[in-house]
Amino acid sequence: MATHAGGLTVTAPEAGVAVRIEGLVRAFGGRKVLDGLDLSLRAGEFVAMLGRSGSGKSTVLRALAGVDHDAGGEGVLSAPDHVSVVFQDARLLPWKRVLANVALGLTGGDAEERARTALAEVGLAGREDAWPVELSGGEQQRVSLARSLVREPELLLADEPFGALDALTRTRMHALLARLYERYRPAVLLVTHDVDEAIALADRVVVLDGGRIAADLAVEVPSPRRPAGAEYAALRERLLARLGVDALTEREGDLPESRYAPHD
Ligand SMILES: Nc1ncnc2c1ncn2[C@@H]1O[C@H](COP(=O)(O)OP(=O)(O)OP(=O)(O)O)[C@@H](O)[C@H]1O
Repeated sequence: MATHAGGLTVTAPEAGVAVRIEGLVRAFGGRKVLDGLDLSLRAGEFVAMLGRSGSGKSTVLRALAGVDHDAGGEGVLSAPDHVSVVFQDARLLPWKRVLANVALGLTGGDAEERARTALAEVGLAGREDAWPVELSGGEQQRVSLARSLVREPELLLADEPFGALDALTRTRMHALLARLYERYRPAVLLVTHDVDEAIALADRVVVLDGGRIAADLAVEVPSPRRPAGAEYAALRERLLARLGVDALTEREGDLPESRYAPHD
């Protein structure tokens, strides 16, 4: 039976599918930002989405989160209570302690215990009674991850979750997210500006351009995915080229003519 998630018409996914959206459209004041975008994620698949600033990445996430009532399109999508979202800022409730933030909305007699376990998994055992303001930015983002994953979502939507963190903390958070992903196995759609973050974490990287998915590349770089080796460099260069960035100088130039090719 078709229902609505924001402006999307969706049905529950069949086994093995987390998302399959077809013809996603969104315009602001008559200007098309998403123009018939198709995107699928298998259950448990980790997909990173790259795209220039303003290409519509957050708009895709808002549509999939079911909070954009003016988006159009149809497909299959997990029910909203099986979808978690993490943002660049942790968005914790400042008037609730850390444990209460993670346990918020959890039901069942074991809710507090599950929240404690999730906090321990993100390395914050012992900080349950702290107030959010007492935590660093990276620690707050770890609480945010714990809060999202303790619900065991089928789909995790992450909008540049590490964008505001320093490089060292970001690298640590990559390792943490990879560990949590192994443990909880949601499908993940990670929006990022960082090509190395995308390659480090994802099974597949898609590039958003011209309102559609302009490239869709499997990450076949052997683990651990250190930024070295010929396969890594080749994939990185292809993605940067798709983004219109010169691989040597990493400066933005004109987009290649192939930008409108539907698939790589
Ligand atoms: N509520 C809104 N009203 C008007 N325009 C909007 C609104 N939300 C997004 N836009 C426009 O849609 C386009 C895509 O925005 P979006 O935030 O999805 O891009 P993005 O790829 O996530 O960008 P960034 O990488 O800079 O975060 C932008 O041109 C933006 O100005």
